Amino acid sequence: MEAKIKAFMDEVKTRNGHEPEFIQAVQEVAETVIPYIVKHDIYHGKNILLRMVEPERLISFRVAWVDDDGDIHVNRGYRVQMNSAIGPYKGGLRFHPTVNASVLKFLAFEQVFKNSLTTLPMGGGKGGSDFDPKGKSDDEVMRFCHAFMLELNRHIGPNTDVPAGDIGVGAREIGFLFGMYKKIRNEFTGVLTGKGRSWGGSLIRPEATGYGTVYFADSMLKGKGDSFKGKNVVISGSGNVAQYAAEKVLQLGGKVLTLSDSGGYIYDKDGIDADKLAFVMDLKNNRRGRISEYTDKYASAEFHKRKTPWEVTCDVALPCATQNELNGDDAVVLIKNGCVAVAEGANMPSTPEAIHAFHEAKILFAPGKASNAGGVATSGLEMSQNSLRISWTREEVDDRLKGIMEDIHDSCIEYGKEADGYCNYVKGANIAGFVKVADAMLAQGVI
Ligand SMILES: NC(=O)C1=CN([C@@H]2O[C@H](COP(=O)(O)OP(=O)(O)OC[C@H]3O[C@@H](n4cnc5c(N)ncnc54)[C@H](OP(=O)(O)O)[C@@H]3O)[C@@H](O)[C@H]2O)C=CC1
Ligand SMILES: N=C(CCC(=O)O)C(=O)O
Repeated sequence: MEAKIKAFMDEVKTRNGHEPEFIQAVQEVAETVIPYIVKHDIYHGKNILLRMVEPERLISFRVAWVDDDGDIHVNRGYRVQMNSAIGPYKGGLRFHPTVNASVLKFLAFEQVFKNSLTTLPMGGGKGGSDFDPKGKSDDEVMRFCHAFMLELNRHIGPNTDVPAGDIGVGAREIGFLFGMYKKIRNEFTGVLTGKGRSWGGSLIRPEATGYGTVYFADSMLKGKGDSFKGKNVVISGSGNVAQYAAEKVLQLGGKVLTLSDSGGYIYDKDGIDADKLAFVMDLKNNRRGRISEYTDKYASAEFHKRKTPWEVTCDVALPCATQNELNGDDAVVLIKNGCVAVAEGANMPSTPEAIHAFHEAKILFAPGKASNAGGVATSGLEMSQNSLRISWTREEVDDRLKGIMEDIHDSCIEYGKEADGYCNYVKGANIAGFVKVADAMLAQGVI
């Protein structure tokens, strides 16, 4: 079996070897899905996984825009349309200086399996730009978003490709992007998700990724007769996913000890309670400040500059910032300090070495394609509401979200449970996500 996996990866590296993040995402899937393919005749001779690894389309375009001083800037925009076998391409837009084809191909590949797990009819895609919204005025962000959509609009539509938010793309950016799309196409449709409440957005979509990550972690803990009640929880990030993961942890009786950003992390030994979390939300979402400012307000808290929070003793860790933020050494420290569960809110935040350590220690580990699927699932629910031209209540959406996360957990158990009773959620998520897409691709022929 090792030889089959190596031969496959050698072929993938020949074509994509200069794209490390993409290779990392494919390697994890190959190690779990190829053994499944070998055992199932219907996939033999179809080259199905190699076809899945190759994007159906990768679009790159120039984005020129003018700043508040009248200076002209150029950025690169992308949309990776990875797989449409089970539905229109669906996935976020990331605005961050580290964005390149490798990062977006890894995100789009992850999205294919994640969207399949939600059981909703959504294919996989991802896009974005190396534009950095940090430190830009609202007007500059608006001009960039308008310039970006002037090009992207050719390639998207409510039944073709439906973008949403990700790092650097929040409510503000979605608003500017949607406004330009509507002006160009003279259509009011569900072409983007994460829209504002008054113009087609779904309740719970802002909370969905963070809530869903905690719902998934709660399902894992419940499987062990445990819960979040009284648990010490370490969270990274302080953006959309991290904020609402923290909110749901508090609602379930947990204690949030940390939040972070790219400058470092804050540690509050007394716990980040609802009032302190409200301060963080205002600091990040309205004042666009830095997490270090938390200690200006709460003097008993500590700020650890340019460090990540994994050194803090906890029961549960929720990485909600970015890829490869939690490495093998971090995993060893978490395990040594008694961590019993890790659920990824971010996309691919754990390195392969960290995942190996978690599996060796047989702790509960949820890969992002399973545990952070709440965001895209609720985007799918937004698409459903837009198609029906109705809006569901918070409770209706939250109940559907909770049910979807429980179903994803059950699928992971079905395909990931091992002889000793331990569940390898990585294996479970990859195989469960693969089957639906692969069967659709077989039915649709060699295209
Ligand atoms: N939004 C969504 O619907 C979903 C998002 N995700 C994933 O969740 C993660 C967070 O996304 P989201 O909360 O939406 O994004 P936001 O832009 O709202 O927040 C991102 C957070 O991560 C931090 N961060 C970003 N890059 C780095 C880095 N290189 N090193 C350290 N910290 C970093 C940011 O800090 P700073 O401000 O300093 O940059 C910020 O605190 C991403 O991996 C995203 O792909 C997954 C599913 C759905
Ligand atoms: N950024 C997202 C959300 C995508 C979406 O809501 O279409 C993700 O699932 O990584």
